[in-house]
Amino acid sequence: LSGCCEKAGQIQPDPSPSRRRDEQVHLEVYLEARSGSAAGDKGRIERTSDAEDEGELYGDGVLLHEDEAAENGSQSLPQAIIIGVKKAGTRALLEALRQHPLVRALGAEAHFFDRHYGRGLHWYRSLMPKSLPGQLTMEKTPSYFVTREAPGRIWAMAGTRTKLLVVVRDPVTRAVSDYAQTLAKRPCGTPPFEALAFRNGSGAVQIGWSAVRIGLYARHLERWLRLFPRHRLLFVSGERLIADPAAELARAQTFLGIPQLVTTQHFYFDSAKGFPCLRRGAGGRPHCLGKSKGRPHPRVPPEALQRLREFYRPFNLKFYQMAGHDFGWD
Ligand SMILES: Nc1ncnc2c1ncn2[C@@H]1O[C@H](COP(=O)(O)OS(=O)(=O)O)[C@@H](OP(=O)(O)O)[C@H]1O
Repeated sequence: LSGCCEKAGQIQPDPSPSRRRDEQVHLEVYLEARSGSAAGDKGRIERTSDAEDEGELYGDGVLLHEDEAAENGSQSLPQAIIIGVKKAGTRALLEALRQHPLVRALGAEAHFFDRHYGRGLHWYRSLMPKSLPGQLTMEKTPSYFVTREAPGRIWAMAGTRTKLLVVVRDPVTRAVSDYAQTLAKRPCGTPPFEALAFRNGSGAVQIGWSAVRIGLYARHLERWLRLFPRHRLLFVSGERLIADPAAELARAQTFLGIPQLVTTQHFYFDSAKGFPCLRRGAGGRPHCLGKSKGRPHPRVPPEALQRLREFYRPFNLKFYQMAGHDFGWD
């Protein structure tokens, strides 16, 4: 996994400014084409961690219901948001849901309630794809779940009316997945997982490291439950989303109040990818998520994983209570 072509200890430079500009333009063109909005005039949103997948997903044709909405629809604020968590399967859930004719979703992560709140709701709405009456508008930005201000800001948008979906995954595996992403971005100079996860000397868990902190689900959830009743949140199991995607999609469609139209027929297991992939409607081309989804994980010493597992246990138990479901990570 190292793939490190420079001297150890060096961090690889960011992509060149011109490449970054190309990527930005790519996203704006995409946004404009998808939503009929001139994102370029109204403000910019960055490419996000999984934007490379979007290019692949959207390159191969538009669903029929999207054509009609793009022509005759109008833009709405989202009525449902996938608020987290990072590396738990948020992209897989969104892509499966957008197969539904009553779902219209922004492909890119808007990051409105964390980074771009100052741009206002008008800007946020301008990012959304057009929808027809009866269709749901959705977006996913996994960092909302851990952003202090996000619950209050989403509440300020529509009170408790917004439906919130949270994909969760064993926090230990999630931390390793997060670390794998860091390594993929910076193969040179990234310290070993154990060095980031535990304090030198005392061996205490470094709660300050975001890969660890994000997995303290109970702590983050407390903030949401101060404003939203629990029935406004749906917890989707990241593990089940891989093992039995149709079952998790059934729960999500019930929660969203839309008919069960995304079913087992939409999924097949792709042995080359090692994950479920989408079969897009009758005669549609099969599609798997891109290479940043389902990355090989680096080897982490089993003792380190065990220590982390013990650290998370009380937080997990509290989370099971709060969520009303035992996810079986312990
Ligand atoms: N169908 C399918 N195909 C590929 N990957 C799948 C799928 N379903 C769930 N997953 C898991 O999704 C993990 C990435 O999660 P996110 O999409 O939330 O990542 S991100 O925060 O948006 O970057 C990703 O994590 P890693 O395996 O660690 O890469 C996958 O395990």
